[in-house]
Amino acid sequence: MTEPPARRLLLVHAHPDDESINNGATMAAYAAAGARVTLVTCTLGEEGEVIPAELAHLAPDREDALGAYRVGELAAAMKELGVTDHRFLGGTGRYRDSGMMGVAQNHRPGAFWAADVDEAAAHLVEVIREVRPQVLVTYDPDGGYGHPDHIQAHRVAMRAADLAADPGFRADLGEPHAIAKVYWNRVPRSVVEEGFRGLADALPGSPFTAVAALADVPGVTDDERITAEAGGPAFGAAKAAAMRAHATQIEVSEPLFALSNGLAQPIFVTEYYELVRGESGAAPGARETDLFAGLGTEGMDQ
Ligand SMILES: CC(=O)N[C@H]1[C@@H](O[C@@H]2[C@H](O)[C@H](O)[C@@H](O)[C@H](O)[C@H]2O)O[C@H](CO)[C@@H](O)[C@@H]1O
Ligand SMILES: [Zn+2]
Repeated sequence: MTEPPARRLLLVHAHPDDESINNGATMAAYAAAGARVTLVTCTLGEEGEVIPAELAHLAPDREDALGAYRVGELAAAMKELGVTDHRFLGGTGRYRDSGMMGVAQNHRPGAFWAADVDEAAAHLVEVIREVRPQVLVTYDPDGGYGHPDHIQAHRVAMRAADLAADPGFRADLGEPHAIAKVYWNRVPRSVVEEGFRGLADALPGSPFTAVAALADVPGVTDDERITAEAGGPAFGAAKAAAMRAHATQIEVSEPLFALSNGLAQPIFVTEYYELVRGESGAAPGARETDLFAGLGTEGMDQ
């Protein structure tokens, strides 16, 4: 049997498109470096809006076929990033997109926001004990911007990290595994402010006519909370191509993109993280430039 890659990264996201927006460059960088990159997406994004007019028929209030279509968009995005291991939590369609906070779909049977966290976490424990990642990436407690599926993905990911390590939990799901480092997706406020400063000048050459608010950028926090960065310009083209693959949700006109609200935002090719569990491998006060920093050979063999 061939040995699994030494470095194993697990990312947990709410909808098809979040992985490319938040971590596309990071995923491409580690895939290119031979690490095993595993993506778990919690819903199919069934309740999304649809940008291309010719695909409007897929919408939840028409054919309700958007989820199945976005499965294909996600597969195309993973090809652009070189990621071959992507799964849906509990199997394809197990949990449904809950819609934005406060809509009736939040309480629809099967909605991810209405799911039992421990039951959903058990599905993720099975993946964690199989893949045995040293690093986990997910959202902060607010899900980056308060979307119920993002908040729930955070809760399920953090709960699963605890349960996967517990030798008294569900031995049928595999040998216990403790994830060495857990990061939340973040964007430093100074980077957002800089990105938006130049944005108005880039609008004329783009298909966009209006600019998003800084508050629309998920995970914005004080610079001091950023402990790591990854990805980078070498993987900017792969990230943009992956975002473009999610054509029902994202319109890309590099260096900008817009979601279905049409409001332009900068594409961040360097991606930022806050280490919330485990030890930093960087010097005190410095940022890591590798999420696996400090794990050494012992960390790679887990
Ligand atoms: C990036 C992200 O999390 N997208 C979600 C989000 O989509 C937004 C939603 O449709 C909103 O109403 C629009 O104004 C905004 O432009 C969209 O990005 O919520 C969807 C429904 O839960 C979800 O499918 C989509 O992936
Ligand atoms: Zn999302």
